Amino acid sequence: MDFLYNNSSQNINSHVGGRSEDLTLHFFADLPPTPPRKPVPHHHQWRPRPVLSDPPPSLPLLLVILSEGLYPRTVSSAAAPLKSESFTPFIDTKGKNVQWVFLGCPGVGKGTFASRLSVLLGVPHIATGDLVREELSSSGPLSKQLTEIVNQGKLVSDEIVISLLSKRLETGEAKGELGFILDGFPRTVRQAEILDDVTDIDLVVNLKLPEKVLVEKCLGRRICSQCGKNFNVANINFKGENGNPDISMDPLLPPPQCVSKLITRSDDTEAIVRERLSVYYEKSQPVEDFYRSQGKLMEFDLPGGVLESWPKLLEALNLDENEDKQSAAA
Ligand SMILES: Nc1ncnc2c1ncn2[C@@H]1O[C@H](COP(=O)(O)OP(=O)(O)O)[C@@H](O)[C@H]1O
Repeated sequence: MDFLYNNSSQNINSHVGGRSEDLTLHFFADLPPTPPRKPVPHHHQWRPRPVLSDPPPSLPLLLVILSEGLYPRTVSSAAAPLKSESFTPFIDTKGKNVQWVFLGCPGVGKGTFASRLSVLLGVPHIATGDLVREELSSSGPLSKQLTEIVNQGKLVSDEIVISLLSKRLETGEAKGELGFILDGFPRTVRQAEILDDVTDIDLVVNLKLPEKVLVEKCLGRRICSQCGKNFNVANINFKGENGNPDISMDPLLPPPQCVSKLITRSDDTEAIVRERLSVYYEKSQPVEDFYRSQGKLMEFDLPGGVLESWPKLLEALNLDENEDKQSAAA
């Protein structure tokens, strides 16, 4: 752990209630006449996936096979024309195990929001950064190599990251997990293409904050080494430039029991954060275009800290936290 984290001091990442589905059966005679169907938005139209084999390998296995180039790729959607920037998602989360991706620069809060939504929607939150950190803090053969890469702010190879993700999906499959919210994956167009070949992503949320705020947030990030929750000691007051709104974020301070156990990530130094940002612009921003061209990208400019942003994000996603808590409790 020592090479991965530095000890330090101080934040809050609370969880929300679970979710359950309300399934009601109707007899045909009880049903009102069918209203005319609304056109289904492009990104929700069902399209058959190419038949790859019979029976098809499981998702985790397919990921690995494709990343090793053994399986012929069939579709490349990266070349499709770009759609317009403005996009209102049509999301029907009832009765559906969502397959969502969270994109965004280092420090934007992908982990915080993806983790809250995963609890709300009852699907696992899978962060490839966490998988990489677990692997490098283990005594496995990749540990030293991964430590060097992460501490330089570079990306781990597609093969390694896909193999870690595939193992995580396999463990989840064995436990009966359905759906997911991916955080930190895909981070290259190649990863996005491979993911696209093995499954249908329903929605991609692109979280955004100005760069100055991102750096301050990374430098203020603290993690409780015991409970694993993320906190932040930064007190951010950012004057909006070029007509953009000001952004204020209060520190997210830890509860007393976490204060003495706070650590910082070893890659959250200013030099490494700046390198991670430049790697994001070069390698990961094209992934935004990849999903924009498929009409799956929802841009979300964070208006402030978690407390202010969370209800707005739910609104943008057409989700109601209270409704879900109530139906989960019923
Ligand atoms: N999909 C991925 N592809 C390649 N490297 C990854 C991927 N996900 C995580 N990593 C590695 O793990 C590190 C930490 O990831 P993460 O916790 O997601 O950090 P960030 O705060 O930069 O978004 C990255 O800098 C990179 O080295």
